[in-house]
Amino acid sequence: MSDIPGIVVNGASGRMGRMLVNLVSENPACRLAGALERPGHEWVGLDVGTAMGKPAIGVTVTDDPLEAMKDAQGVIDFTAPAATVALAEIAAQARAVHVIGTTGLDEDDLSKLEAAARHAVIVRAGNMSFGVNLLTKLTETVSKALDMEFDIEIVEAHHKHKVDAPSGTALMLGEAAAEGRGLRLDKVADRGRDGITGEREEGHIGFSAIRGGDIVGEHDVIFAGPGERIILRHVATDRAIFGRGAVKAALWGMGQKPGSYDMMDVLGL
Ligand SMILES: NC(=O)c1ccc[n+]([C@@H]2O[C@H](COP(=O)([O-])OP(=O)(O)OC[C@H]3O[C@@H](n4cnc5c(N)ncnc54)[C@H](O)[C@@H]3O)[C@@H](O)[C@H]2O)c1
Ligand SMILES: O=C(O)C1=N[C@H](C(=O)O)CCC1
Repeated sequence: MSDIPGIVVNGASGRMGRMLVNLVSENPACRLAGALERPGHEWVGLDVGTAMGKPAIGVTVTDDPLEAMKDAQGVIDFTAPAATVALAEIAAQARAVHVIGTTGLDEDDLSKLEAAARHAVIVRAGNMSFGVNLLTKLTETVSKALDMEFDIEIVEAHHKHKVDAPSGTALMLGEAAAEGRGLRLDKVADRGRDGITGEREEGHIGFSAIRGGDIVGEHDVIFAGPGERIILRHVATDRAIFGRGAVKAALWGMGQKPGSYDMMDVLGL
């Protein structure tokens, strides 16, 4: 046992998982305590360093979450909704902070995460970067300042492998824009325009998604009014911004009481 907090990476072979294995291993404030993958994955049983084509780092990839978390205080999870919901219960049993970057969660998934957060710390955000969380604050402020003559549209772009839309970030920004107007996003979201849609409804918040190539993540919040437009933009050029936020969240979460938290709590925004 070590005094340095141990962090497990779930989905270790994924785009974010590989990034996180590196970030956790290289950070002197924590140590890589485990690497998890789905049952049947070719990395299970291999040293995670070797599996990534690098020198061995002494951590074997497992498909058993309890085994992975036996010497850990936190788990960082950028995987898929079903995997994240299943892990939440096990992380709570293991008293490990569960940092969730997974997007595409539905209402049912979210209520299961709320249940797990009664016994454990969960930190979840559709985007873990400082820049996007600051943009979210700015979006709420601008939305509050403008009247309904300004139409709000959120345009996001991501790589061709992304499976969910709108992105978790776009939904975070949409929630903030709705909040600024004292509205609930689910009542005013326009998520899929096609064909004869009719004129835009005042007060609605529109979403558009671009998918292609290796775009890391780009988000515009457009406030289109009569005779002028305000555009707030964030462009991610390196996935490390999400990974660094997640590691920060795991270390922060280790000092908190059980409950549901987000990156605004972690960053004090
Ligand atoms: N919140 C953020 O800041 C942020 C940033 C980037 C990506 N994401 C989200 O993170 C998720 C993953 O993104 P990615 O680009 O790394 O995807 P990816 O497809 O490259 O990786 C997903 C990984 O999860 C693994 N996995 C699936 N089921 C599993 C299970 N039951 N147990 C363990 N591992 C399992 C897969 O094998 C794969 O390695 C997506 O939902 C994405 O939208 C969020
Ligand atoms: O690559 C992804 O997938 C990303 N997902 C998050 C989202 O859905 O907003 C954050 C940006 C990258």
